[in-house]
Amino acid sequence: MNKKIIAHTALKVKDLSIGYFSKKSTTVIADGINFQLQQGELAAIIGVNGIGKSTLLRTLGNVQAKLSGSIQLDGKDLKSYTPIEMASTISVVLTEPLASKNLTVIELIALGRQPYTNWIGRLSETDKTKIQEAIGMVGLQSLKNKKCYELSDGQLQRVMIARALAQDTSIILLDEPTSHLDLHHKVQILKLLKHIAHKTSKTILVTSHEIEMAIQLCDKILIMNKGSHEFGEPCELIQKKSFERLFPSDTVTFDPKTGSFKIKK
Ligand SMILES: Nc1ncnc2c1ncn2[C@@H]1O[C@H](COP(=O)(O)OP(=O)(O)OP(=O)(O)O)[C@@H](O)[C@H]1O
Repeated sequence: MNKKIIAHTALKVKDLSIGYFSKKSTTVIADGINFQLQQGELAAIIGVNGIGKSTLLRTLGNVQAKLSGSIQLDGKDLKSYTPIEMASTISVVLTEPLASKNLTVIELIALGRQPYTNWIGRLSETDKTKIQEAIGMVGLQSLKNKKCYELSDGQLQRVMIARALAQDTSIILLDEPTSHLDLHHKVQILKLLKHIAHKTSKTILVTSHEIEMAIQLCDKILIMNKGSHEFGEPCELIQKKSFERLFPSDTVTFDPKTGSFKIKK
């Protein structure tokens, strides 16, 4: 008998407003954000520079506080998660430079097990297995004993993904995981993330400027615009002409047939 696996909603965002508090004022960067992701989906947040993609990702990962609205992870309000529950449900890979490049690849990936290790940080057999699985998934076997400062940017991106995989959370958030990479490695990383999401039923959300790649590889896209945001499958968004509205039409135009941007000469 064919058993149908029904995916549940992993991340639900309702009427979310994001921004920054200071002593004197509150700055709203974006509001009216609504979307939901199912278990096992790869999704991208896209939008012009400064629109609030990283701010949204950090807010979803509880790295910074939301202004208002609700965020639910696996059907439970983010507010009700303890720090340990949070660390075993969601992993966040930000763009900040690594403070610990002196660690070896395997040591850095092992840091992903911190939410599970005891107070002296001793690794159990399960921890070691998860670390080896993560290394295998991103193909880092031959580099695992190298120091992180010896790696290229692309290799380092894979190490950061492996650390998030070792953390073994159901949701992974990555801020610009393909920045600084050449075309081949951008595609390789995004395909790897898609493979991991579909194979392991993890929900992976990235911010990206690689719109054409996101159209081809992501299951869902959130387009952040001034005033309103659009969310859906890439083909739905193409049909709604959502990508046409992203940039001023005197610079680039979007070709819905090829799913690519053309420079206006
Ligand atoms: N710590 C901060 N305090 C106040 N404002 C901030 C802070 N960090 C970012 N901002 C502002 O928030 C807005 C959104 O920034 P954010 O980095 O989220 O945009 P982004 O869409 O990720 O941009 P990019 O594509 O350039 O990476 C910008 O106007 C930025 O100046």
